[in-house]
Amino acid sequence: MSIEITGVNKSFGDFVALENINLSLPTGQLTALLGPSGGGKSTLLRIIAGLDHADSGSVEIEGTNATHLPPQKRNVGFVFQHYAVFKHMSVAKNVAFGLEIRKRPKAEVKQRVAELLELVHLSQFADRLPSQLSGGQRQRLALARALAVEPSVLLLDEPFGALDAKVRKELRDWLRRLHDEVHVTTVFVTHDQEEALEVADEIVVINQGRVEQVGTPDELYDAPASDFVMSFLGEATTLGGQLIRPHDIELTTSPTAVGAIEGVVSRVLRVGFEVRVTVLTDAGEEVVVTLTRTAARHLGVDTGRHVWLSAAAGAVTLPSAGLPVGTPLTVA
Ligand SMILES: Nc1ncnc2c1ncn2[C@@H]1O[C@H](COP(=O)(O)OP(=O)(O)OP(=O)(O)O)[C@@H](O)[C@H]1O
Repeated sequence: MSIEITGVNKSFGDFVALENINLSLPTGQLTALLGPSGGGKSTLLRIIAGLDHADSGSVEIEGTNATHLPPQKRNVGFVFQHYAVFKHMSVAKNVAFGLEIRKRPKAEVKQRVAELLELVHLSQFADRLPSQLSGGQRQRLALARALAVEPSVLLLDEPFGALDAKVRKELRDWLRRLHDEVHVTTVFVTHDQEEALEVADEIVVINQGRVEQVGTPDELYDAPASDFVMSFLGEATTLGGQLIRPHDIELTTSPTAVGAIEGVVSRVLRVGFEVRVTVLTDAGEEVVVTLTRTAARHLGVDTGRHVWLSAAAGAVTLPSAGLPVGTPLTVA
């Protein structure tokens, strides 16, 4: 295991930010810490980096007990959302900096900088100043700088958070490819479920200072351990008091399935190739169903139409906490 976190607790005054965190992150893996704002993701990352200390518990990095080690002795590289690169130094100088202060031979520094700039696709910008780069290029520079000293662990806190959606998406794909090339154990914080699902080998879902679930993107999506995980990763709606994914609901215009729940279509919204249909059931539940445009057209789904809803075969359902439990759900 590259990172072993055991029994970590952290409070700020009375506020419990992390509660009994236990995690094992294997070497070479790309792990996402995912969860809503304020859940404790950054605090955990800072504790791994040594920028903050746990009240109790331990952090082991590559077999060494790092709990009381300062950041510079942990062999970790980090990149934050607003990463301060040296503004007065060229791109190449920024990447070289960490190697130069470690007094590596000149020829080695030169070669390593060239390799890293190639890796992050910034070779042609080596002599520019950071202010002459785009936001996405600056984040790639920050990553090259963090990688320069060959850290055993790379920690990224919302590294693409400040960038626009298109650049974010590009950098996300790029990070995945970079990781496939370099294989450095990487932990990144995000509150964006799509980002986590697309990029990570494994996702740690953190909410209110606790780990809700750890698993591969598929495991979390197909077998969520709680209603929180189910709602946070992908869309969820309730049908008969059960949480279910909107595309896992079968909608028919006559009562075909035994126990199907009857309702009336209250809204139809086209979003790209999908149609989102809101149905108000006789029990007073608002259920969202997603259909393809073809299916919606074929069924003739329109506001005011009487429809019947049931869970599709193989649908993932979970009891929905805090919501009135209606008619038991029947799998068609
Ligand atoms: N230095 C601090 N002093 C007091 N409270 C803090 C401190 N740092 C963090 N907190 C609190 O701890 C909780 C967890 O914060 P943290 O930054 O770890 O959350 P997060 O999951 O990373 O959220 P975000 O996505 O918004 O960054 C928050 O409620 C925050 O207000």
